[in-house]
Amino acid sequence: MKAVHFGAGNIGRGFVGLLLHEGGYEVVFSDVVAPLVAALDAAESYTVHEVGDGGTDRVVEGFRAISSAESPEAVAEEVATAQVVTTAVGPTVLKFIAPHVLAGLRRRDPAAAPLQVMACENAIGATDTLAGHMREHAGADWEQLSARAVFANTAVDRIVPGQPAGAGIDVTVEPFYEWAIERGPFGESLPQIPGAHFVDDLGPYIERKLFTVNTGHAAAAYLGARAGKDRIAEALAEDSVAAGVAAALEETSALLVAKHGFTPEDMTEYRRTILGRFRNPALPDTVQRVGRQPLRKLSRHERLIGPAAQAVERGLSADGLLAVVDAALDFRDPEDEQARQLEGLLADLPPRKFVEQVTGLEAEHALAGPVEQLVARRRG
Ligand SMILES: NC(=O)c1ccc[n+]([C@@H]2O[C@H](COP(=O)([O-])OP(=O)(O)OC[C@H]3O[C@@H](n4cnc5c(N)ncnc54)[C@H](O)[C@@H]3O)[C@@H](O)[C@H]2O)c1
Ligand SMILES: O=P(O)(O)OC[C@@H](O)[C@@H](O)[C@H](O)[C@H](O)CO
Repeated sequence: MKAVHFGAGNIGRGFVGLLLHEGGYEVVFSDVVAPLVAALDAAESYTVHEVGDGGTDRVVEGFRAISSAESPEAVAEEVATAQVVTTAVGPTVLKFIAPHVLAGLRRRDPAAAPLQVMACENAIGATDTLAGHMREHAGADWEQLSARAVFANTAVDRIVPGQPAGAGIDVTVEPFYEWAIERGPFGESLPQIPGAHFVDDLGPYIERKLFTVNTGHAAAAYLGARAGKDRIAEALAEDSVAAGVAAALEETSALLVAKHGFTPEDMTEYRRTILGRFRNPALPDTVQRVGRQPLRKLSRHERLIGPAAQAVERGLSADGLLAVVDAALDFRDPEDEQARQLEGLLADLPPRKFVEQVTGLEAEHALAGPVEQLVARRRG
């Protein structure tokens, strides 16, 4: 069995590649960073170091790596004969992956079992997004080519921090992981991924993950950055940050209980586990990594505006989430292109235009006014 995985970064090597290997797949990594591809292709194995309680070392072997920038034909050939394609590149990069998967489908034997495609990004419906880009590229051929693949959305959860310079291809991760995958598209032929669970309706799982793990993480990052902290664990040791994170997560939990029927007890336990993971002292995770790409994180259906908008639509409180949005507006990182753009947009756009362009909130939405006030306050 063979899996082609696009994006050999932190979660690609530290989670997706590892579990595919443990499921018995030969993993072919594809990335655009030449030294990373060369190092992976030259190596016989790499080690995933799980740090913190219950962690152990896991070794990944039997993989190869190909550059999609330098050898797109070779990548298409691998996709054509693979059983599985996964991605972990970031939601905004999926449009660049689509032509490669499509080129593989064009070469695929129409009689072969359908290619099982799963995007593993922090976004709702990421696999649908990838399939949508493929459809645009395929044009009139889509009906014929799409019959050669099945597309399943997923929710992946494991904290994989940025890796220290000189760590090579080994990866340090937390021991915890969860991978929920839509069952329906596969019929009777589920991919072999140990530890993954297949669910009939992914909606509640992806929203619970994105609006708890990622909302809480973003809250710790933005409130922590404002408090001058560098690491997520250090940020949560600060009472004001911990209280801000707790307030935001009380609100998202109330939404998830109302919308998806999770019990308040389930959500209390879920939050407890997650906050324990964020506090893992062995995990060198930073506010810069977790706060990265603030424009994406402030967009309409993402971890802050998404649950806050839904909360106010239901008459629930969103004050804690708004406090995190306020801190997100202050997030600065000269190394992060979106953080630089955010600063520019705050200076250049009138508050109402900023809200429309950055958050996508409709002018008449009950959340638009409060967010506009946060922006306006910065204009003096
Ligand atoms: N790190 C985590 O804790 C974590 C956990 C769950 C989900 N995720 C999600 O996984 C995705 C990747 O996150 P990450 O932390 O591994 O980021 P990362 O930056 O470490 O890895 C992304 C990789 O994608 C590669 N890439 C970029 N453009 C590409 C292209 N056109 N073709 C092929 N490869 C390309 C990059 O070179 C990089 O190696 C994101 O959507 C993120 O939200 C991350
Ligand atoms: O990857 P992002 O930028 O969407 O979010 C940053 C972190 O919150 C995220 O990577 C978490 O570590 C991960 O989602 C945990 O499962």
